[in-house]
Formats: sequence, C-alpha cells, structure tokens
Amino acid sequence: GLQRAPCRYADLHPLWQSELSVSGGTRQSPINIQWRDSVYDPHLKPLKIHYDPTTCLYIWNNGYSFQVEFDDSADKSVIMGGPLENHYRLKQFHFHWGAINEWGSEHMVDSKVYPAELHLVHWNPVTSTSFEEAIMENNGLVVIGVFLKLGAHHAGLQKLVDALPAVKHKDTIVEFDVFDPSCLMPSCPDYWTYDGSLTTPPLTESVTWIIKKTPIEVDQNQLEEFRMLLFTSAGEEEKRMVDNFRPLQPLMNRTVRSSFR
Ligand SMILES: CC[C@H](C)CCC(=O)Nc1ccc(S(N)(=O)=O)cc1
Ligand SMILES: [Zn+2]
Repeated sequence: GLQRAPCRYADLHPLWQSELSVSGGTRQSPINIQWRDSVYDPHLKPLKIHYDPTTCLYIWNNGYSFQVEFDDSADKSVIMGGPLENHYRLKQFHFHWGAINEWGSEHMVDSKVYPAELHLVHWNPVTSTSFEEAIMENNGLVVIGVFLKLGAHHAGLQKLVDALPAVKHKDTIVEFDVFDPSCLMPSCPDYWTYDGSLTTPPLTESVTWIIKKTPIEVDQNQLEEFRMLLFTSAGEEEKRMVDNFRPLQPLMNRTVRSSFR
C-alpha cells in the first residue's frame, strides 16, 4: 500500500492544527476566555502547589517546544485544591511563543494575546498508573497556564534561558537539576478553569485547564532566546522554533469558571 510519509510534528504548521482537532471534538483547547461569560464559582478553592526542586531531571527540545521533565515516580511535586478532587503529579513544563511580541500565547483573554504561555502538565495518580495512561483518561490531566508579558527581567526564568543553547536542535537534551517551577507562578491566586484538551497531538480531551489571571513579566532578551531554538535537527536546514501555538478552538457547550469576582 501507499507508504505514508512520517508525519513529523514540526511539519504540522500550527495552521494545520485546527484541522487536526479530534474528530467530533467538543472540548478542544485553546480558547478565548471572555471575562464577561466566565462564571464566578465560590466553591473553587485556592490552588495549592508543592514542587520539590530536586525532582527536576533535564531539559530537551522535542521539535515542538523545549520541555523540562520531572521525576513523577512519587508524590513529590504535586498540586491540589482549586477545582481538583485529589492531587496531581507534575510531569513536565514547556512554553508556546510567537516570532514577535504581538502574538504567541495559546489562550487569550477577551481576545488579548500574550507573547508567550507557560504550561505545567500534571497527571492524576489516583485514577491512572502513568502519565501516558492519564492522557487517555477523562480529566486525567491538569495543565496550569501562565501568560508571559514583556517587562522586567525574570531572574528565575534566566536559569532556564541559560540552558537553551544546549538544546538548540530537535532531540537534544541537557541535564537540568534543582529548579523550582513555582518561581514561574504569579503571586496573585486568581485563575479561570475549564474542561479542554491537549493543544498538540494526540489532542485528547482529558485536560482540566487552570489559567492564571495575572501574567509574569520577562524581558525582550529572554523572549529572543526562546526564538533562537530550532524545530529542526542538527544537519537539517534550520527552521526557527517560533509560532508553536495552536489556533483558537470553539467554546461549544462549555462554561469557564473564575475563582475571583
Ligand atoms: C503518546 C502521548 C505522548 C506521551 C504525549 C506527550 C505529551 O506530553 N503531550 C502533550 C502534553 C501537553 C500538551 S499542552 N500544550 O500542555 O496541551 C500537549 C501535548
Ligand atoms: Zn502546551
């Protein structure tokens, strides 16, 4: 039969993402969060975050973003509270960004787009025995989204930025130990939450999204370091890793809840 060309991720320009939404998807991500349509839910608790910096393992370039992986073999770096019924383990975090500061985030707030967005990916160890299994479970995952805006230098992020030249090419990896991702959290506790999906294949509808209302500030040099990464492997014609965000998806029959009035 016809040999299907390997469908490499970097070849799927974000524009094609929207065509790839899970067939008949009813809860796809990202979305535009309309402040006025969100519903304040007084039952939403404060989000509790306990990350153990020694669970940080390494950084790698997966051809779509750069990703920091964590040891998720025990309940050491966990989140709980918020809209969650139990605790979830941190597996990895990564970012999405644009070629220029005018765009880059996946979610939007009242159609306002940010230059970048951080995703902290967690899985439910109570209903699943592994991250890979949780991806297929309804509400198997929780992703915390944090917007990045252009402003002051972010000292915590700089440790990450300094490691990026070592993972310039797809499928490169560098050891990265002792990093506490809570330094990337805004101090404001306010968030929105809604039921959605992964924003890259397998696009499974297994994610409880928690989007922080307040962005963190990073400076121009830090954003430009993100844009020096490559989608391509060493030896290939270089393609800058930029615009690795998925287009907005329809809200359909969903309500976004807010933890704040
Ligand atoms: C076979 C499945 C494979 C193991 C999945 C690897 C993975 O982690 N995927 C993933 C995670 C998070 C997001 S996002 N951008 O936070 O919605 C998108 C995709
Ligand atoms: Zn993401």
